[in-house]
Amino acid sequence: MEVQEGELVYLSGFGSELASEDPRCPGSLPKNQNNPQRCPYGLYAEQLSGTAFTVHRNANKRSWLYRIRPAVLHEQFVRLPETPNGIVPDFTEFPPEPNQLRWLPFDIPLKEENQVDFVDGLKTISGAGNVHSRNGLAIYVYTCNVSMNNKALYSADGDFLIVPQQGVLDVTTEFGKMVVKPGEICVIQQGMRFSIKVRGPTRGYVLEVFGTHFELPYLGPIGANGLANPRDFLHPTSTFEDVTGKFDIVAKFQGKLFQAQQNHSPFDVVAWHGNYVPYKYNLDHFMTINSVSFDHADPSIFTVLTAPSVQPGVAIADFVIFPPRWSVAENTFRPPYYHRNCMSEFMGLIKGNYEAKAEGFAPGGATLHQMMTPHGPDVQCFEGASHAKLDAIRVAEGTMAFMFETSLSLAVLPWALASNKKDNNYRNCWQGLKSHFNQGEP
Ligand SMILES: O=C(O)Cc1cc(O)ccc1O
Ligand SMILES: [Fe+2]
Repeated sequence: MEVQEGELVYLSGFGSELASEDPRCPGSLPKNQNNPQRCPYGLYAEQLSGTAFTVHRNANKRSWLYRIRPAVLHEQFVRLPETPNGIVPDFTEFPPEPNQLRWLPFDIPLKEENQVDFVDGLKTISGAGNVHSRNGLAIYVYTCNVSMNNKALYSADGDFLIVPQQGVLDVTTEFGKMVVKPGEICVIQQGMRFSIKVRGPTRGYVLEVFGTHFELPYLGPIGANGLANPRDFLHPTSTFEDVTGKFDIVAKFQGKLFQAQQNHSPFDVVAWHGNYVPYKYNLDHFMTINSVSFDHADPSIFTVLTAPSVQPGVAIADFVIFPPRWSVAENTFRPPYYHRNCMSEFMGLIKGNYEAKAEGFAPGGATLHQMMTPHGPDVQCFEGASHAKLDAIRVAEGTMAFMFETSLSLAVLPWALASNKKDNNYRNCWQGLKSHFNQGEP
């Protein structure tokens, strides 16, 4: 179904077969076949595949693009100079860091001093696996202050899940345009060209997954509805530009950036159809499920999207949110329990504060709790929640924390460990936890 938001029209659904024609060219999508001898309006047909041709029909992803010029019409790719904290192909060589880590909000450069667009503002903070073997993930923070000008990015390595924290993103893709505000996320899959315009100082997070795609989690006994509902995912609709002039295509390929020039806009797709299409999702539409009797449920109940590994139930990465909700559990320590997990947990904060650590974890900052590294509520949270009156209360009101949770063991980049944004006092938030043991009082 079509959904209008401001100037833009989106198509709703998840994993659906969709089709879109720019209204200026009715009939531009070939009827009943993909490769007519000559496409309507003299367009070129181009397939973009997101899975091996031969995967199971349920998993098969591809789209057909009908465009003014095929994507192949570009100059040679030339390697771009490496930025110190930029893009990493392989995470196996970094020194391991098992400590609990927290970062203060990353600074957005001042436009007057340093003009930085989305591509130049991407900094890898953590990751695992490697792009060559198509198994792993990278976690970035981005800070930028200017739009990508006649420049498009694509990743040959993986799918980008972008989480804006500050600043609206005007995203142009080959499939059309999306406006993505803080509180919304978007996914731009492997190979898709996109360009981001910003409206001011801009910051956020990116999760890139290699060799897998994001899916809605199984709902099991929850049933057919709930958590992120398919109808709330919005896909762009065709809007082509027939523009000539210098345009840079930046490719993230094998963990390095390359640039190829061309003499026209890559956003020249007049019509498309398929099920391999970028999308956005408003986190406010998440239907939250939780305990209405007792005990703290595992955070998997808050999974928005999961990028599965080949092992059933085990994710390369889950995208999990902690939305505003009612807290009603009786006789329960309601905040997160203390825990050591066989997964790694990277957390970010879009707005407000996070229940388990009301102090010190600020919007635009981050925490990382490595595989089996103990963590949980800080002293204040533990003492407060151990004695709180257990009324039905709203929690996380006006806040939105999220977690990238992965079954892989994360490397942390040296710049992030050396950064003056690293909170070297983080561990102190637990040091005041006292023994309350009283053997005489069961
Ligand atoms: O560490 C965290 O704050 C994330 C988290 C939240 C929760 O409710 C249970 C487990 C968990 O790892
Ligand atoms: Fe945790």
